[in-house]
Amino acid sequence: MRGVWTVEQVTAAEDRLLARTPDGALMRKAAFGVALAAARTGARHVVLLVGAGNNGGDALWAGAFLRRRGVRVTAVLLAPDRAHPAGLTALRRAGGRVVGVDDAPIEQADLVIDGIVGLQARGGLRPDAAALVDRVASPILAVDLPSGVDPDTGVVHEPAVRADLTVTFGCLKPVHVLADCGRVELVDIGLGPELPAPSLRVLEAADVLAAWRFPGPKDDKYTQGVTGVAAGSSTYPGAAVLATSAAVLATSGMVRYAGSAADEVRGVWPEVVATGSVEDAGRVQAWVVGPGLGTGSSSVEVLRRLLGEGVPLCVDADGITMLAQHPDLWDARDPETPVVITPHDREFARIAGHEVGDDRVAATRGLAKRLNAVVLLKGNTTVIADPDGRVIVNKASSSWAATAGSGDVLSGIIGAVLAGGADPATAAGAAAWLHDRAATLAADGVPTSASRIAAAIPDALRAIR
Ligand SMILES: NC(=O)C1=CN([C@@H]2O[C@H](COP(=O)(O)OP(=O)(O)OC[C@H]3O[C@@H](n4cnc5c(N)ncnc54)[C@H](OP(=O)(O)O)[C@@H]3O)[C@@H](O)[C@H]2O)[C@@H](O)CC1
Ligand SMILES: Nc1ncnc2c1ncn2[C@@H]1O[C@H](COP(=O)(O)OP(=O)(O)O)[C@@H](O)[C@H]1O
Ligand SMILES: [K+]
Repeated sequence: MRGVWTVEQVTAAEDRLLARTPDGALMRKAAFGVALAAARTGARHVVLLVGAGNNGGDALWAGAFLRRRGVRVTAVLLAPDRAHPAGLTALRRAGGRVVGVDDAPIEQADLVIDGIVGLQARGGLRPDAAALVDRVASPILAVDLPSGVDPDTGVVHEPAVRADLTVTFGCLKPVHVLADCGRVELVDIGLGPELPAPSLRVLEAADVLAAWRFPGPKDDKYTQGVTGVAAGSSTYPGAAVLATSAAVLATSGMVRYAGSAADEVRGVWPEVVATGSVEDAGRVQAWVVGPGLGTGSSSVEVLRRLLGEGVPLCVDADGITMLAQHPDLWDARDPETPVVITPHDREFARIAGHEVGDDRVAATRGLAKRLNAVVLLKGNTTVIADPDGRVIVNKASSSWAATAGSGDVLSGIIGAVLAGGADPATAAGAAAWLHDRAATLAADGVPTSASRIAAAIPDALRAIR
């Protein structure tokens, strides 16, 4: 698990650290990390874009360190009268060139270092900086974060820097897990002891494995948690097959299916115990309800019944629409029963009553609190919030999951991990993580499909075991 801290948290922690550190030491440490990363690219001529604040100071000091390694360095000052004085002196002493915007040798650079703005960034690049960035053809190394991207929300305010590499300091900030920053390198500046509990968490392979249930010597088909799937309809039998496939491949115990696509499901998965209705389904340890189910009165009754069963639920797709249309459905649920809902943006707007907006983390957190449920907001970056305000963020390793039916696969995986007994937010996070890896594996660089993403679940798991 990796932590992520907001600008407010980082700034407060930095203030405490600065108070017990010699003047300028932190910036030099940070800048040295930038210089090392820049040197590793092999660039022989580095152009620094230097803004008004400490982010520009980092760039100037990095330039001074690079000069000592014999690299040609030109600093372009965007705000000449506000450039970091000590950084500027250090660069000049080391033999770096300093120019104004009109003389920027952007086209001659092997590497451009973006020190335009860092944690205090507000809005997109200003016109003079934007004009320079527009001319860049070399790789860009962003200091702390790509300028023009909001540090806390990851919103890209165009025009913004597109970084190949971002070197950040002390800890990850939300921008690094919510937006494209290229490769992210973290330089230790000793901030750790000053940091409070993280605002967001990012799961790693070990966390995903820990959430999964694998059979032991004492297990049988029931003890690992039985997953129930209530999905599909005569119009959408495929959703039933996809969600069930994912549950089957993510679980080694048992999967039950209940609904009108029982024949289709049995045809693909003879091992699934399939029935026509939830009344006949038998006991399960978690339900997946909603994909392709329809929103008619019989579907509403299915959802009402399952919400009242007292086992964890993953409510997806039509299930979310029904919860939006019939808020009284929540009354069927004991508040202690874990519920995970998995909206995409349009479903989110339906159930929340407002658009997601720019701050996806705040929006997800707000809805989770209001509904007393875990909310998993889909997208290239998946945001998972629990009612207590804890948030897990999963940035996709590729965009191949953006294919019809892949959400049905995700809900099947969530159901399987929930049935195994994982805490609901961790189950949702681990499932999102694995779903992304399965999509990347299934695609292997060319278009894939939801069935293939499901089929890649075992390989995605095997790769981390
Ligand atoms: N503190 C520490 O311990 C350490 C800090 N470190 C470093 O300091 C960085 C934070 O530095 P910081 O606080 O000086 O602010 P920073 O982001 O450089 O902004 C400066 C000014 O830019 C302006 N501006 C705003 N938006 C803009 C835009 N879109 N486009 C252009 N300009 C814009 C705005 O001024 P304005 O022009 O609006 O008056 C703002 O006040 C941090 O990211 C890290 O790199 C490291 O050395 C490690 C130790
Ligand atoms: N651009 C993207 N990059 C990575 N993953 C994506 C992207 N767009 C969507 N996804 C993922 O694909 C899945 C799509 O789910 P959903 O929208 O419910 O599709 P469907 O309803 O067709 O099953 C979600 O897991 C979502 O996070
Ligand atoms: K920057």
